Amino acid sequence: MAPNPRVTAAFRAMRDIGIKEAQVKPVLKRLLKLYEKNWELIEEENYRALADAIFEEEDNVVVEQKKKCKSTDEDDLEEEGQTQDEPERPLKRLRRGQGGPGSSSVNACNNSLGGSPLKRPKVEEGEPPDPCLQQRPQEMMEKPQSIPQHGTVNKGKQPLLPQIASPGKRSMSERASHVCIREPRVEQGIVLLPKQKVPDTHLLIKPKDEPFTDDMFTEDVPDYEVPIAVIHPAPPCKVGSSVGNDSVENQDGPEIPASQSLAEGNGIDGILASSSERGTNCKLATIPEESPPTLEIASSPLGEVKISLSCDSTLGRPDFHMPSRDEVIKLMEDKCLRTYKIIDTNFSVKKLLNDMCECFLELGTYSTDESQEGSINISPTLDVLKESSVQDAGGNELGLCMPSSNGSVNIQCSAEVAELLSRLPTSLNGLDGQKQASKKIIPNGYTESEREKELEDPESTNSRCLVVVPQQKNPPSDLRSLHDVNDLTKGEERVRISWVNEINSECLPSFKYIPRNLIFQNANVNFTLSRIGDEDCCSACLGDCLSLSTLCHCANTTGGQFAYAKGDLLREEFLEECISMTRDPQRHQHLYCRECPLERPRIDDCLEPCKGHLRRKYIKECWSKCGCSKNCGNRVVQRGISCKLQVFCTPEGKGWGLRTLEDLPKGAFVCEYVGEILTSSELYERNLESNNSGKRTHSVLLDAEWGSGALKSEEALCLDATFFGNVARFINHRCLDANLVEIPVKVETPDHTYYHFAFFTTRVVAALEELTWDYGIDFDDHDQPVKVFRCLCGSKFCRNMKRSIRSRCATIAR
Ligand SMILES: C[S@@+](CC[C@H](N)C(=O)[O-])C[C@H]1O[C@@H](n2cnc3c(N)ncnc32)[C@H](O)[C@@H]1O
Repeated sequence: MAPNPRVTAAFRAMRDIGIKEAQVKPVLKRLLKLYEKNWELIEEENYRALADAIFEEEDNVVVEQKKKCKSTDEDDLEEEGQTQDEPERPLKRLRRGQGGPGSSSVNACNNSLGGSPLKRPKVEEGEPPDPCLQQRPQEMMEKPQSIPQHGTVNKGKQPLLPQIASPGKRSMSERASHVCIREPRVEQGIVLLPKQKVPDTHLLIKPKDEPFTDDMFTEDVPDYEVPIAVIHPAPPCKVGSSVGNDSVENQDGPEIPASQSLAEGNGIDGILASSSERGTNCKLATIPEESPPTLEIASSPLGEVKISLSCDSTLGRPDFHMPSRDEVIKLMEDKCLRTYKIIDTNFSVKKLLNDMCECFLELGTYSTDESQEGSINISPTLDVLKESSVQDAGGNELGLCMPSSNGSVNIQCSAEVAELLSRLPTSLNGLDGQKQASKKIIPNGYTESEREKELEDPESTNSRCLVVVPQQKNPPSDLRSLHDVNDLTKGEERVRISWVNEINSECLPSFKYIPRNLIFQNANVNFTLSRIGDEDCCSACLGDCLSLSTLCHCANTTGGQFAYAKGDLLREEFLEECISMTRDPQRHQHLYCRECPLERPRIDDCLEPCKGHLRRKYIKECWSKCGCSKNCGNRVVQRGISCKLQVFCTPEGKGWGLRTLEDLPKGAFVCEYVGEILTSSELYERNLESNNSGKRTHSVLLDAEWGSGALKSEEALCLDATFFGNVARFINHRCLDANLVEIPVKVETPDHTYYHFAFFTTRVVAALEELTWDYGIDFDDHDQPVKVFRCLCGSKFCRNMKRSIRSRCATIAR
């Protein structure tokens, strides 16, 4: 009989997290019986019930063994045996923990709207979802680039800690939240994320239920779709295989007793030490295990943290030889780069361990915080520093040693955290935020204001997870365009730009970040110096043109005044005029093309008349042919983004949006709209294609000075940030009273068709406010080339809302 694909899929899912078929088989059988062959219950949440049941079985075996050893009472043993025969329905665990949207959607609401500091609300079991966490509109959901993941990235001042677990038993996901490390057998493309969940759509297509027979258990796994993203952040430990010998079978020991690892918050031995205790005693956290692998973490009041990993899976293997420390590190780093798709080649295991030390101290320092729930216990009585003979590698140096006496492998790492702060890398993929976090772990040195400061610091966010690529059936090129958790610009900008999703499990859409416009194909943009005449530059200037007593040529091109005032801000008058042009275009001059490239021939082969182009004000910046310095006050846009920005998932359902993490003054440059430069015909073709495939494009038209003649369609330029773009592609629309205004900026060329499309603030913008601009959409124009969205801008001037009110009124009148 052909193997049941559901069985093979279950095997495969378990194999991906390092569980052997032999272990899976009996448990799966039992579960199927228990659930009356209801496969859905087993497959839910990527076989969580199955994995939980397997882990539970392991726990039970260990408990039983312990009891057998300790007790000689035959009767007691019998009783134990009976209790163990009765399996606990793992299903009930599925409702606990972090799986639901409620838990992943912490502190979303207030942030973008009210601008109040982020707080991590306590998500209670069964608590109804926050009403502000709406679904995204259909068109956003259709976005094909979105990469589902469950591990939401927390921008809050606290990492999203594991939810409380019952002390005795832990579910798979709870185990995953441990610092206990087992290298899962992940497929190419899988990268670990904390708390991921595979959406149903990415599970195997389920055939109808088939009878469950032993024939189903066959090695002959048919070539079904592999479940996408087998994402269990840090499944239980198996250090040995990654260190000594790749082929070493997983000889997992029993799991860490939950009472010593995940706190319920009360009633458990080894509860968190109070802050006063921390000041006086040597505080030690230990996650002892009854058999290897063992993880021990120890800290001292001086901020010293030692981590010791022991794995005895090599015990009894005659062929085992002790590899060198460097070999192990090298292999581990290769694995990290290859398997977990950590893109930063500077990634280092030492740094990883270093960060682990810091995480520990950080969690320990937050012991009174409610978000401490579920963190590692500190056991004040055990002195692991002494007992585990952890070698202090001396000073700041991380020490890794592997005593080989009995074939066991022991990796130890210690760090003087306080001193290490200054040495931590500024860019360590997915980990560098720890440097920020570490500032607050210095005992007694952390204030609330620092916390809030950190909150606003993009570098402090999203730092608690590794990169981030759930396994997809994507080609490698897609993987390449995914973004560093901490900096979606991948170092392309002067500032780092983080992203955060506190609403749902979506990742950023896939696109390639570019800091400057690139020509797609036919756009005729000519940057040659020879095109810049003397009248278009200020070659005789020195230093800062804004400080000169006489205006230079660059000011002449903008009507004898610079657009900028001191401090990189726009002149108030200039800004107000630009705002007025956007908000009340009819009051301003328009130019009309004889043959408008935007108008396409209709049935009778006649062009529609030009609808007119606003004669915009533009900024002319000094550039390379000018004599002034790079710091000249008339060079703002070309210096790039300088404010702290963050991409976030909007709670109103607009998808991703951009917000500022610091207060911005009025007239400040925020960013440019960067993308591929296309001709209007090229964009038209793209739009046709994307409309057909239901995708949206992110494009803007460069039409500041059209209409002065007969512009050919290949001269009419657009920017499309759909595939290549910068952070501006995330700026959402707001009708009329947006806090950004777009202004054309000429930098390299006096060309009237090409210019930079730059955003400036229309008013003071408070930290955490969403940044928006008015796309200028006519929601009543149904002839638009791209599908118009239902506007959720929330402005009282919303043009789309008016339309819906109008149509409602019309309906009522009828
Ligand atoms: C340039 S993108 C902005 C970033 C986008 N939200 C995202 O997730 O990638 C434009 C798209 O965002 C959404 N959007 C922007 N402003 C919106 C608004 N006011 N109401 C609803 N959706 C909006 C629409 O789907 C629109 O097509």
